[in-house]
Amino acid sequence: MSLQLWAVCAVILLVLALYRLRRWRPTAIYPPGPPSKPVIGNILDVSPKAAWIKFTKYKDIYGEFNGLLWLSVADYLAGDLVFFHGLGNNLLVLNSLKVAQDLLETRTDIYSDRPTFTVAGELMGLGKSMPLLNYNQEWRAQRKLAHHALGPRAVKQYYVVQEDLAALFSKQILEDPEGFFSHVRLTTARLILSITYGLSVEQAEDEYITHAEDTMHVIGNATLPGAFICDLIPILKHLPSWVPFQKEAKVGREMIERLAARPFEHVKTEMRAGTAPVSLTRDLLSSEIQGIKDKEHSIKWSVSSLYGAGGETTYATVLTCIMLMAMHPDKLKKAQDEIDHAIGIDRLPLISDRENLPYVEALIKEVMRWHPAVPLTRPGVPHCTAKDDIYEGYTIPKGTIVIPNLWAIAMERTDQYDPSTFVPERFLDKNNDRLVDPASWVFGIGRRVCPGRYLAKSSLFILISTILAMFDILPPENEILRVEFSKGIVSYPEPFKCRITPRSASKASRITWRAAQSTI
Ligand code: HEM
Repeated sequence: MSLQLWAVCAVILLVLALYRLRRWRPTAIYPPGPPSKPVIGNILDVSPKAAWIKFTKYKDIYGEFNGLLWLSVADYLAGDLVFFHGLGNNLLVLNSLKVAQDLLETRTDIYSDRPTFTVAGELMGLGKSMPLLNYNQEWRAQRKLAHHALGPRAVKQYYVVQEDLAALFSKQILEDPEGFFSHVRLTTARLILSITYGLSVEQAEDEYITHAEDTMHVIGNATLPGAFICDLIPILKHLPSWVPFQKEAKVGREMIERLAARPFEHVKTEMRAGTAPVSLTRDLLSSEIQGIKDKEHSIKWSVSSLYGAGGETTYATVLTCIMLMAMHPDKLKKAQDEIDHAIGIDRLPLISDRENLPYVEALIKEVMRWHPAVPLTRPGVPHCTAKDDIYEGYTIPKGTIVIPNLWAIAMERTDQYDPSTFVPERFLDKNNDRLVDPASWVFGIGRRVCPGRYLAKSSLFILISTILAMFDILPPENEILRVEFSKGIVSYPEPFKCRITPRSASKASRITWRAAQSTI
């Protein structure tokens, strides 16, 4: 950027900050937060990467003094709310399940909006898609469609596809165990493309997966806090097209439009020819759904948001499970014994086996709790207050960005076990009434709760139970298992090595046989 442009930006930034500062009410009591500096406040204490760990530390720091000691609620609220402000922006972190439920579940009209993303939302056009939409009519229309297609009953029609893909996945692991990272990535991408658009395995790979992954990368970067100065100073969106962020926005817009339009048009063409296989898009286009103004537009953008939101999260959870199994052979053995006993040793699991496998269910819950795939909901797509609010004496101004810290919730002590340890047994203790099923918060809390959670649960069950049933997983030989996680919006294990071997020769041939039966 030229020097003049920088100067213009600096002046606009200052004017904006002063203007917003006028709205700052010195008498209001805001939730506690780190010490602040003039104008920039303490906003620089928010780091976009792995912020959940820092936010959880603030829970301990502000748990000791929260500025409201004369209120009786102060003690139990201590550190559960942490407030940051600066340059006219406010950010509130919710560090406990209780506070997150109080605000997001019971004050839905205030806490279900999204902040405006000038570049990703407006300039790149992602604002048409469900995760970035405000809590408005179009969001309601897209949620209605998602609920129709992804509700607990509707997802049952995809069980066959999920079971077929789990069989193909185990065959890939059998043939190339060291490449398990890419097998999990490919399987979760295939799953979502096959379910949303009915794309076959080959079609998905050849024409869509690479483009979808590239686009998700662009979106991930564009929605990081502070990615573009234009997000802080929206008036800059009127700058000419040669300015670097405008060029980036143009590329992003084309990629996003193509991601949404191409597979959607493909399904329509197949429907006209009478050859469209079962898919969420086909289901929605052929259903009578009342009360939606522009149904095609809403279907196109609602379905396209599912790929981005659904693929990486499932990938992250399955990889975390593989890592944990290499670390905890006793838990793996317990799960295998349960599977052998409940379904026998001759076949791969089915989704209908789920109710007979309580230990496997507890193990999956513990994987989701031990390292939530989305530790913060989310630095990229947080909530935003639609009007001023007062909670337990604290003022929460309109326009505050609200981030539920799921990592802090995961680390809350609810039983006799240390929250940092991996103990599936904690979910089998029927006498513990403080125990909360992680499925009630890992998928988000309140109106914005993940619409893909029923599909996600059956995908996780079939992929994880298949791998537990058919393979042994051991740490690498003569090496320490690397336990590190990526620090972006979706957090997954950094590359690690482990040894995955079939449990027996007969299981290996079962896998090959079952994969050959797959019809997708
Ligand atoms: C392990 C798997 C998954 C996890 C942990 C997960 C978690 C989440 C979380 C934490 C949110 C944010 C909620 C909020 O803003 O408060 C979310 C939103 C969303 N998820 Fe998922 N998700 C998973 C799988 C899926 C799948 C499979 C799909 C699609 C089929 C999906 C589609 C979405 C969409 C569209 C949103 C945005 C909802 C909105 O803004 O109204 N997710 N998910």
